Amino acid sequence: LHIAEVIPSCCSITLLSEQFSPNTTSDVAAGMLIPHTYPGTPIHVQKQWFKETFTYLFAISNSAEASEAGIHLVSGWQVFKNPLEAEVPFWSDIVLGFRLMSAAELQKFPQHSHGQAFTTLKCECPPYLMWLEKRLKANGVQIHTRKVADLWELHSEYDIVVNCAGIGARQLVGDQQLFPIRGQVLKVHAPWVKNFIRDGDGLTYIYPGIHSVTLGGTREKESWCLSPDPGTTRDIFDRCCSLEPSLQRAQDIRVKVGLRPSRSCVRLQKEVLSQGGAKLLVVHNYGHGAGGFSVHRGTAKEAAHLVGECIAALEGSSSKAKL
Ligand SMILES: Cc1cc2nc3c(=O)[nH]c(=O)nc-3n(C[C@H](O)[C@H](O)[C@H](O)COP(=O)(O)OP(=O)(O)OC[C@H]3O[C@@H](n4cnc5c(N)ncnc54)[C@H](O)[C@@H]3O)c2cc1C
Ligand SMILES: O=C([O-])CC(=O)C(=O)O
Repeated sequence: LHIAEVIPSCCSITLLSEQFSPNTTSDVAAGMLIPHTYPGTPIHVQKQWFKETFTYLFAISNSAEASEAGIHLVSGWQVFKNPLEAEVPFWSDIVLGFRLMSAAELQKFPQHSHGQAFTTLKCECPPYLMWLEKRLKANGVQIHTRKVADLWELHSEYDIVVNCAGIGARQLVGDQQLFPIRGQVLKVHAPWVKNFIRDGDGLTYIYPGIHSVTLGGTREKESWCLSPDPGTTRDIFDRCCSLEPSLQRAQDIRVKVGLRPSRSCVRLQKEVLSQGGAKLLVVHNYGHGAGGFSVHRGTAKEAAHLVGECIAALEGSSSKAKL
């Protein structure tokens, strides 16, 4: 979408995808804006990605579009059993009203001794994806269902390929650094739960959304299994009830599983593929792991910038472009 918003109007854009909402990893995500750290990316870059994403979604949450786009503010706590090495995370001045929890607040969490209180944003993922798709169409983007087996099959039709295949990039471009971290979550009806609660160990979380509360979670490295596991469902439910006992009365439990496209860093780079004298310009933007929603707009901006560089290179070259 960001590419469509910024590239010259002489270029046309086609979106090809094997699956669309509600059948993507992004549909499974809790959609909370709390960054996960990518060890291979400098913190100031990650901070910039998060800031741009937060600013973009904050503006949507503050507009008439908010309910259709499924974007809302949510306040709550991240709690810890032990003192933190760094009490103030790099994103503390981007979320709203960050502060350390008071002793009175911590009484709610008898197993935890430290905590952070803040307000952040949450995406209701399927509605947000539908809203983005609507805006793509409004920007003239063609959308087709198609599985791409090899980037070269696109060479005769397109000048630039942007690879946003998530975990699919492992097969599409043979990236062995990309691996799945399986996540199972529950969606429950518990409209009285208004505040988010996240255990700082990253395993247990309770995220109230517009239509349901998301209960998590699991992190199973290298597991490709998309079937829900009933034992895991019970374990997640028990862990969440121990943080928020009122969830024992939650109803209508649905289970979802997704594969986080994990890597030490997001692959955000240009690549020029060559085959028998032919060249194909590729911009990669995949490997967002556990934090794709938190940084999506920032990484999209960087990808769009790289596409701009590819367009400039094509304009400068003598080959006849298919723009
Ligand atoms: C349980 C769980 C909870 C999460 N919670 C959060 C959260 O609270 N906050 C947060 O920031 N992040 C969260 N995440 C992470 C987030 O979901 C991911 O980082 C993000 O969804 C990745 O988006 P993506 O667009 O790269 O991948 P996807 O959503 O998987 O999209 C990739 C698309 O590419 C298509 N595709 C793949 N291969 C091909 C091919 N060969 N040909 C054609 N099309 C192809 C797919 O069909 C799909 O449409 C969570 C993830 C999980 C699993
Ligand atoms: O860790 C969280 O708070 C939610 C999340 O991003 C995930 O499960 O990947």
